[in-house]
Amino acid sequence: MYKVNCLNPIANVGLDLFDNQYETVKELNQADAVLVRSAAMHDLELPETLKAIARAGAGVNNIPLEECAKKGIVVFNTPGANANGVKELVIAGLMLAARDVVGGINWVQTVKEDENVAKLVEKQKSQFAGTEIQGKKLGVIGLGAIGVLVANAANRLGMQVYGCDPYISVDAAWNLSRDITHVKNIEDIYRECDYITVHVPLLDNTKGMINKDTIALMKNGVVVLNFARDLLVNDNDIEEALQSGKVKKYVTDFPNAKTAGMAGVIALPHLGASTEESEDNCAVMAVKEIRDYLENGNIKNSVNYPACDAGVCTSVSRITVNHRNIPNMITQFTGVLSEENINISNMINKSKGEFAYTVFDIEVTATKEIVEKIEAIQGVLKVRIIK
Ligand SMILES: NC(=O)C1=CN([C@@H]2O[C@H](COP(=O)(O)OP(=O)(O)OC[C@H]3O[C@@H](n4cnc5c(N)ncnc54)[C@H](O)[C@@H]3O)[C@@H](O)[C@H]2O)C=CC1
Ligand SMILES: O=C(O)C(=O)COP(=O)(O)O
Repeated sequence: MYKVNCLNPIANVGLDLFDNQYETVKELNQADAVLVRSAAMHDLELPETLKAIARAGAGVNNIPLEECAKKGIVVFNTPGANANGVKELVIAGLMLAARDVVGGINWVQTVKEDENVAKLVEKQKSQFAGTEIQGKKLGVIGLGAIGVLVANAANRLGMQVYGCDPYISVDAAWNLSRDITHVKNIEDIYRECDYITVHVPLLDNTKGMINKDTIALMKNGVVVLNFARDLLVNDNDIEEALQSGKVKKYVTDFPNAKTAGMAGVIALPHLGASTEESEDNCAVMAVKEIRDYLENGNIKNSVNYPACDAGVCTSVSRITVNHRNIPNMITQFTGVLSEENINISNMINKSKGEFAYTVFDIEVTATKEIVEKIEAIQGVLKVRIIK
């Protein structure tokens, strides 16, 4: 029986995919797998039993990826599964910044008891007026699952869209409308655009990318949208830019103690992926990833281990090894098996950075003794008998 611990509520349509080999448990202790959304995992004690963590979503900055890899814990995410939900909210964000929609809605509530409300509306509405997004320039930084959808949707709404992503994937490039201007130098986005939206992961080299130096390059009255992570934007620098009018509005899905009440900020409560559809898509993908890993040893959409598809085991046994990507590992593993005169019917070895993963299908029943011998090899992080 596999034990699964959910650190956040996960949509039932996903959880229902677990069959009777699985039970959901309240405690992390003893869990084989964890399902998580945005819960912070950096300070959690991860049990020895834990084999997999699936983030039902895209961003994995709440998970200690390196520490997990060192413990042989494979971390998955669900690429693209919530991208449409975010895209729709970014489009709403553009509209919220173009006219003072929020100010207008709040003002109507202040005069709602007045019997002349209809007349007051016509008299006062000009203070909430603004501009249209059609014809304006939108810069999209990060053309992944979300950035591509935002770029294409904004283009269809009549915006002139500029996109920048030095590491764009082939799939994303195929999906991007040919009307999007491909920008190689990110500074051109800062210089040219009326609206700038950021869709990159939070990494050491993206942290604080919107700061006083990059803001200085921007047009006066630019609108900055951040539906990715709060730390991508330097809060003090954006505050100064809002005060001076350099930045007209800062639309963020990640308010924090500094920005939540800041003048000029339109703050949403991290709603990008909070749609039924996105929650369902993420949950289904996450549960399938966990099942394929626990039951077959296959890895799809991991952020800290290589992809590996060995299919369903048709041999007598399958052993999987999570290990360091260092010389001489395969020789030592096969040495253990050849000592026992065991034939390997299939073998896959894959690596990603410092970590690697090897699958052996063998023609006899795998034993605890074989596992212990492989575990004793320096650089081995986890060994499992899948079948
Ligand atoms: N508001 C919300 O609820 C949600 C927020 N997010 C955030 O949005 C981020 C992006 O999500 P997806 O598009 O699904 O991820 P993705 O992985 O499909 O796309 C990220 C893209 O950023 C690019 N990139 C990385 N560094 C870059 C740089 N320095 N300059 C330009 N491009 C760079 C990558 O090449 C990749 O194409 C996530 O990492 C997460 O932080 C994701 C989903 C929901
Ligand atoms: O997928 C992401 O990166 C998100 O930010 C969505 O977070 P959530 O699942 O809504 O807590």
